[in-house]
Amino acid sequence: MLFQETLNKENTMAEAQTAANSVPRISLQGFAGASSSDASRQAFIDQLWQALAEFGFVVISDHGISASTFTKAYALSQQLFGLPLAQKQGFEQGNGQRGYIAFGKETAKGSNHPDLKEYWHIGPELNTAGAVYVDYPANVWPDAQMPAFKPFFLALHQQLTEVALTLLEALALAMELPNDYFANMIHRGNSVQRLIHYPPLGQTDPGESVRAAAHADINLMTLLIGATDSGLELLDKNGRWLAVENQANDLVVDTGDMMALLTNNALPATVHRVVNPTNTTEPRYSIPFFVHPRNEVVLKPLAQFASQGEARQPISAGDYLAQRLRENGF
Ligand SMILES: O=C(O)CCC(=O)C(=O)O
Ligand SMILES: [Fe+2]
Repeated sequence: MLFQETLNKENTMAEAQTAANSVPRISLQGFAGASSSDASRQAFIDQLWQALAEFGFVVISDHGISASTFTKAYALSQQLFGLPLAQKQGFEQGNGQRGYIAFGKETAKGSNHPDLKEYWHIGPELNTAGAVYVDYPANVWPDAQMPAFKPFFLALHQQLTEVALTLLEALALAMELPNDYFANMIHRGNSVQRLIHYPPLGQTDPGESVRAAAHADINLMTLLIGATDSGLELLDKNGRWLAVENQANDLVVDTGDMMALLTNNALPATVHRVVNPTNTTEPRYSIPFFVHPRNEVVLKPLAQFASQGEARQPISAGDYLAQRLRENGF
């Protein structure tokens, strides 16, 4: 289906979905499964497009990453944040891009109150022999304390990239672009896994701070490994906060600001947040994977979306990331 037709159809679909008031959950098997057909692939493309256009979010099931992989990711994340603070501080890089980022450091763009989280970023490990070499900040690894950490998360980086490539292929087809349009953008890209620990709220008054203040993601697309607890909410098109629900082992996917720029907001970067729970003794862990293009890729609105509203100025992915990191306090 042409994306314009999809847009028209989507208006009616969107009303139905808004009334149902939940983010659609769709199986990746329809697109990439062994028994997927042309019809099931097209149905997946349409549902993916409609969910992202309406909510900026979609829940993906049957993506092929095993439940035991997710369990292990959270076990390692818990072990990492359980290290003594002095050891974690030894992994601080100060650039907001790699290694440990301490509690109280990140303040969402437009907020004056730091998020109630500590986190850790893992970027790609690229060998210098590739045709396209990009020099990203180096990863740091807790090898001495946790020898299993590096091999596990490098493998997960690859698995998440594979799922992202499949979803981006479906989106390219929805936009009538070549299948590999976004794949070319993210080849040797700066995609980042973020392990997040939101500690128990405890007895201290958080003031105006929340676990994650309202923000839109910077990147093309985010794949979030279903968190250990609820709290994630998106701001819908009616200006209402809507809880994002997922089942165990789903991926919660959202489009970021770079995709909004490319599509002139046809796929929006939806504002979302993580609210504080009433329970003050439970931590929350989550693991988003932020899919980024290579730094030198110039992001400019695609021709087919030119007529929709005011187009943004072209900017390279690297410059855009640097600008947004500065706005977040780095
Ligand atoms: O923890 C979550 O569920 C969401 C985190 C998030 O939105 C982010 O880190 O950008
Ligand atoms: Fe986010």
